Formats: sequence, C-alpha cells, structure tokens
Amino acid sequence: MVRPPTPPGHWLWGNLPEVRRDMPQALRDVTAVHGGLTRLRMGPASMYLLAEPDLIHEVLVTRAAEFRKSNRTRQSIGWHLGDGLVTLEGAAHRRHRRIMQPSLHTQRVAAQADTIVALAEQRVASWPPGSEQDLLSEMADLTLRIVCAALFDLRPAEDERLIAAVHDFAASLNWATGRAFPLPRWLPSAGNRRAREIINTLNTQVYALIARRRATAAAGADLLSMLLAARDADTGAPLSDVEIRDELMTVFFAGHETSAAALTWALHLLDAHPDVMERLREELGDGPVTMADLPRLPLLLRVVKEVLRLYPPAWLFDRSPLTDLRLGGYDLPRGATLLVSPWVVHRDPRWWDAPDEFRPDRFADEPSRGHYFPFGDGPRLCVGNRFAETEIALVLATIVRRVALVRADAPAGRSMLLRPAGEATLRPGVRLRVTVTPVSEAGNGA
Ligand code: HEM
Repeated sequence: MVRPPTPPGHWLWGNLPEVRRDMPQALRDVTAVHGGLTRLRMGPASMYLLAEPDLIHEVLVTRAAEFRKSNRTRQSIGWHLGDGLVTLEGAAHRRHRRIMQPSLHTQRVAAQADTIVALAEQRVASWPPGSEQDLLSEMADLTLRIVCAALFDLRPAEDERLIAAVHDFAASLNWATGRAFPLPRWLPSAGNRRAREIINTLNTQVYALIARRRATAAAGADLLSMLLAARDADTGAPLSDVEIRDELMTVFFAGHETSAAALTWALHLLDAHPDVMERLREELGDGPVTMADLPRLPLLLRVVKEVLRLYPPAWLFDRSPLTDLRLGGYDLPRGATLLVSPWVVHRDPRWWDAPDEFRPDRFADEPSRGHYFPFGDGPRLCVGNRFAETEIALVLATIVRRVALVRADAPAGRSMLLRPAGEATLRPGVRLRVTVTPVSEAGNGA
C-alpha cells in the first residue's frame, strides 16, 4: 500500500489549523512543497489534494465513471439543494443534463443577451454618482435577477419576495458549506432551525411558481419550461414538482453567486490595474455592447479568462472513488475525499509564469490541457459555462463603459488586491465598498 505524502501537522488536529485559518493559501502551500497528490489530516479524517493536471484529467475525464461526489459534499449541500444536477449521480444525472443543456446552449444564451445588458444598464443607472456601493452584494443581486429573467422567464419586479428568499437561501447554504464537519440536520441547533425556516420559505415560493407555470401551460424555451415539458424516454413520465424544485434551487445557487464573485473580482482587478482598464475602455468604444460584438473584443474576453484563472469562483470541488484504486502511483481507499482545486492549479508557478499577476494577454495563446479549468471538465463540466462567460463579459462591458468603481477605502485612491476567502465560492475576504463615478467625469484612465 503506497500512501501519498502527508505534510507535518498538529499531533491531534493534523493540518486542520492551517486549513481553517486560510484554506486557499494552505492548499497552495502544501502543493508548493509536495506537488501532485498529498494526504491532508483533518482531525480524525483524511482528505487528498490533487494538484497535478494529468491526474486531475484522469479523475474528471478519462476515469470519471470510477468516481462520484463525496459524502461530505452531499451532506453539506444536499439539505438545501436536494437532488439537482450538482448532486445527482449516474443515469439520473445524465437524464437531467440532457433536459437542461438545450436551454443553456450558445444560441439560447444569445437570445438572452439583450435582457442581460438591459438589467446591467438598469443596475448602473440605480447608483447615484458619488454613492458608495457594496460591490459583491450588488453583483449578487444583479446576477440573481439575470438568472430569474434569462433562465426562468421570471420578472422579479413581480415577485420581490422570491429574490429576498433566494438571497437568504444562498447565505444559509454558505453557512452550511463553511462548517469543517457538516452537522446532522436533525440537531436542534439555532443554525439548523434558521436554515430550515429559510429553506421552507423558498420552497413555498418555488412550489407556487411551479404550480403557476403548470397552470398556464405556456411552452417557452427557458429552463423552467424545459423542465416542465421533459418526459422520460422510457415511461413518458414528467419530472415531479420535487425534481423541478431541486433543479431550480441548484441553478439559483450555482448560477448566480459564481458569476457575482467573478464580476466582483473583475471590477476589483481593473480598478487596481488602470493600464488594462484604459485599454479595455478604448476597445469597447462608445455604443452599448451586444452579443454580436463579443468576437471583436479580444481584450474583454481575455480579461474574463484571466479573472477566472486568478479567482476561479468554484475554487474547490471533490470526487470520491467508488472502489479502492491506484492513482499517480499511490493507493487511495474507496470513499476517500479527493479535493480538486482550479485555484491551486491556476496559481502554480510550474504551469504559469508570474501566476499571481493579472496579465490578460497571457490568453493570447491557448493554455495547455488541464492547466486551466474554471468550469471543471468531463461529464460534469459546468452546464452553465457558455451562459456565465457571456453574462460576465456583457455585464462587465456595460459597467466599465459607464462608471468607474473605485475602492472606497483604498489608500491614495488605488486598490491593493484583496485576499480571497474560500467559502462556497472564492470571494473577497472583506466587504468591498466602491465609490461610483460616471466615466465622463472620471476620464478614461480612472
Ligand atoms: C463564473 C461562473 C461559474 C463558474 C466558475 C462555474 C463553475 C462550475 C464548476 C467548476 C462546476 C463543476 C463542479 C464539479 O465538477 O464538481 C460547475 C458545475 C455546475 N454549474 Fe457552474 N459555474 C459558473 C456558472 C454557472 C451558471 C451561470 C450556471 C447555471 C446556469 C451553472 C450551473 C452549474 C450546474 C448545474 C453544475 C453541475 C453540473 C453537473 O454536475 O453536471 N454554473 N460549475
């Protein structure tokens, strides 16, 4: 039995103290010393960090059938999300992907581009010049409204209660995933009671929405219509309300916090790199940016790619082997938790020059296989990747054309880059407040 190397740690808690202090940094530190595959001791449990692109490719792509999501993931997000695409396995996973993919294809995303731009324009217009905004919460609210309108054909103005309920739900899910060890949901703790309340409130809204849609029987091309219209190939049975509820919750969650984090990092990085901002504003020119313009905006697309390299919102996910197996010359037990982190690989100096620097032009060349995977890979590749890339590019272009968002607490008006906090998504470790200045006042170089 050949075990992967284990970094030294506390006699009882193992590597848990470093990981709890700053998990993103701790995983990078371990990789810098041990490379490819490391065993981390987390108190009584072990986890394995996979940091070698070829091994990650084996796990996510070529040997994907030998793995599933870990029990830990299922426990920490399963209560909130139920059995949606993120947690389903095997045949049910393949079936749900087949149903959901068409509504997220490039053509369908293109049809939503004007809605995305209009919502971004409205958001910018709602910020009074000189006001201070909490960037992450503004982006989270905007991307949630985009998901509602573009994927579920919902106009939240009609239902502000739904928006409020999803925000509470996302906060509660972050709470659940932030625990070192998931607590059983039957435990009568204050946190569990609050989570139950929040889930029940959103459930009531979502089931009412499903009932309304079933009653109108209007066949649209949005994701909710696709879920309602889907029929089992063998039995002809439709998806149940619970199955549709689980997919709605999954997309509410997977589809808005990730893009919101990416947009927040993008605006923060551009504020800290005025030279790139100036080139970007020149490239964007005057008129509004549409989907058709995107192929002609290479710097914008490279900025999006570089943001997702430096701060991949889905920074950590996992897999678990279905049987004892051998990987990279080491033996791994069945049921082990294998951590896969785009953040660690994207910041590894073995694969990237000056990995901590914001250099969008590095994407003039395609990255090598396995060195860049902000959307994962293989059969579980992010189903919303085209939607997310388009959304981020369009929203970013709309915002930077109109306003400068300068970090309100930055010394001498210039941002120092913030450290990330590794929660369910990778987000700034402190609240990022920005001052809004219209671009005409700020000048191109703002
Ligand atoms: C910047 C934005 C986004 C990033 C970085 C991101 C990243 C990821 C990653 C890395 C995975 C794979 C996780 C794994 O293999 O365990 C994933 C899966 C998923 N994403 Fe995204 N995502 C983003 C936006 C979206 C959007 C907009 C949607 C919805 C429209 C979405 C829906 C999903 C779903 C449903 C899955 C599960 C797919 C499956 O297991 O088959 N994501 N995402």
